[in-house]
Amino acid sequence: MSLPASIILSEAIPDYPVFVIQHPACTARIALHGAHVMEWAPSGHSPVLYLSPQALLEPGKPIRGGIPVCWPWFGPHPSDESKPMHGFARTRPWKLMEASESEEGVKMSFVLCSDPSTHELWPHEFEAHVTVILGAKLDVSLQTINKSGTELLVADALHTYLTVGDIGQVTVKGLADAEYLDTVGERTMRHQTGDITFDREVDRQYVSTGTVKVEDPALGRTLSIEKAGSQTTVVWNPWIEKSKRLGDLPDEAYLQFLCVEAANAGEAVVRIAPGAANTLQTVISL
Ligand SMILES: O=P(O)(O)OC[C@H]1O[C@@H](O)[C@H](O)[C@@H](O)[C@@H]1O
Repeated sequence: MSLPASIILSEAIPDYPVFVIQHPACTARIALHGAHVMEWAPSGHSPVLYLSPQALLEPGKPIRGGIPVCWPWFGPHPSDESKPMHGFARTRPWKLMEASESEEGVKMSFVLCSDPSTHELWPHEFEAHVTVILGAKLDVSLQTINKSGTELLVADALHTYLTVGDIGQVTVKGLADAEYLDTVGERTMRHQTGDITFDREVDRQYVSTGTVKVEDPALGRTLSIEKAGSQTTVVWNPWIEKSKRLGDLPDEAYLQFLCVEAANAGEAVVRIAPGAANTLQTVISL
């Protein structure tokens, strides 16, 4: 496929194609592996997505940072923990279907189809489509099409790593009064009182369909995370000990990011009838 002028295909790492976007509205990088948005910075702003300087860019390994696509399950597989964490979509090469540009930005779409290797992990026929629209905003959608003869149960997440100046000063707004599953320690349902601040590991699945704002006084900006087709908002910061345990993350990295994930997780799995489709979307802006 021929690419528009603002998208360059880089194979700086052999067999690991990365699309480099340099457009008047934004700069970005997207890996074909995982249809993974690695970086995005709207013009005049520093990077919005966090990408670990130790991220592994290797076939079959997830990328630490950007927007991993978690699909068709979220977290450990519900009945077989030997299967990959967060599903298999983020560790496979996808196929580029569309790449176009306009005055506002760039649009790219990718597809992943069922094949014998996906059947080993998930015995269903499907097409998954990721569409990314990059400009002053970043709009990512993940569509699942059920190509099988039976109902599909899918959990998913657009696992967005957001750069912040100092996690200790960050406030996450939009989830006050929501119920959430706290997955740190024993899994427990809790009620969110007030806005979210960070002074420990946070790993929570909020029951929420609304917009979240991340106030970041250290960088002097507020991020807005809108979403659609999502019953769950996951908020994650690994804090000190877990950052040390994660080999693809610097020990101090927890100070510089948090994840706010448009998701369908836990009880909120999506049921898709044969031939039907379902779309999860997140839109990030400053
Ligand atoms: O290390 P992974 O597989 O990319 O997962 C990172 C985190 O992803 C989050 O979405 C989960 O809520 C956390 O429990 C998990 O640790």
